[in-house]
Amino acid sequence: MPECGLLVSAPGKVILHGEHAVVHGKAALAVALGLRTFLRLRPGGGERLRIHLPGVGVRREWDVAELRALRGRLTGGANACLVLRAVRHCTGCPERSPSPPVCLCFRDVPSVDITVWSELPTGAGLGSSAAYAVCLAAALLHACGAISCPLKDGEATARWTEEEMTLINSWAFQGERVIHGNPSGVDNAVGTWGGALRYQSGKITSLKRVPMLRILLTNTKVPRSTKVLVAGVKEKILKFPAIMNPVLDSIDAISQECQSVLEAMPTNPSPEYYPVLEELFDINQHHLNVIGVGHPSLDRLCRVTASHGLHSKLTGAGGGGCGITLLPPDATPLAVEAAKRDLCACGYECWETDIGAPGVTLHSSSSLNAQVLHALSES
Ligand SMILES: Nc1ncnc2c1ncn2[C@@H]1O[C@H](COP(=O)(O)OP(=O)(O)O)[C@@H](O)[C@H]1O
Ligand SMILES: C[C@@](O)(CCOP(=O)(O)O)CC(=O)O
Ligand SMILES: [Mg+2]
Repeated sequence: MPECGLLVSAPGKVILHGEHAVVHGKAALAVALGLRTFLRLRPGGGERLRIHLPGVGVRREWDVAELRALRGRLTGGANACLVLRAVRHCTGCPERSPSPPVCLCFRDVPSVDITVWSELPTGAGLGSSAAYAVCLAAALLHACGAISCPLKDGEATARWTEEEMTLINSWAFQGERVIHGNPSGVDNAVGTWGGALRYQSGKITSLKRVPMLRILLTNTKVPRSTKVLVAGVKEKILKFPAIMNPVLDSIDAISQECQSVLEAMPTNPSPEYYPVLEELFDINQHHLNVIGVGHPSLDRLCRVTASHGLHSKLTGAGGGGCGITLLPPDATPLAVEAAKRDLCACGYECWETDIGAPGVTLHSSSSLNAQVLHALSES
């Protein structure tokens, strides 16, 4: 491990179509965001495992010998997620608090200090839970010697092999299970592989070609929990299967149609491709309201952007959190600025960001900017 420690990052994500439906075996289209979570892992002192989350003001630590003993008692026959839940319980990690020491399920319990800091808003639909789980899985797998250190002297960044990323992704999924209850796995897949992908029942396919899409992200700042929203949708499906299942099928068809349009678009698409994409946004937003994951703040977001000729939908679990607005090439800068101004006047925060960012990455300290290094060096 380099002297500065191990530095890992993973991106957040935007789901273009398929949120919630993907939990029930339908397809989702998701892209990695240019906003990331960063983790620093350093050898610990005094046989303690410490975790520090400066962004959320949380600091916890465990005695490594106690964790090793706990591991011995727990691992016999239990599946990884049960072990994680038991560890959360035994170590006094309340529900929805940051992750328990996932490394208990690996080969050994390392004595390490971990700091995590994120550019992503938490609980806003941008996959902060998955980016956190991916970083933690990569760092702890590395600390336990289960994956290599691909960063060579003098290199700024490096990625792991396909096989190692598959392992990281599978542990990140277990982390998501602890936070979400019943995740589909799409968020941790994007956090691990990055880029733009289609995800269905664990099958990950990179999109053949992704045009330069301009997307405006708006955070309504209305807090919500993915776990609660996912459980609510399941309840609705159980209550009204004949009504809800066709809606999920329709969302699936929207993802399919959107994928076909995206793959047919040139890299710098002309405006004529956009009306279909916009209509798909509108239809899906109605469907998401039907399955119970809308929110008045999101309705308002859609109305405000529509008044400037722009089309929006919620992204992620909904119930508040973020919406996305498609910015076609012929949208005038004046219209976009006016939409942003009106969204800010609602108390929302909006910004444009890059999509298709790289997945889980190992960094040299010189490749990180001063703000990230400063946040990670707070102790
Ligand atoms: N940087 C972080 N540090 C610690 N915990 C985090 C971090 N980011 C996310 N989490 C966990 O993820 C939860 C939010 O996840 P979720 O409700 O799925 O929303 P989203 O994934 O859209 O941000 C938080 O309550 C927290 O438990
Ligand atoms: C609603 C869902 O499709 C996406 C949730 O994303 P987020 O946690 O709101 O960023 C759930 C899932 O796929 O596991
Ligand atoms: Mg999440």
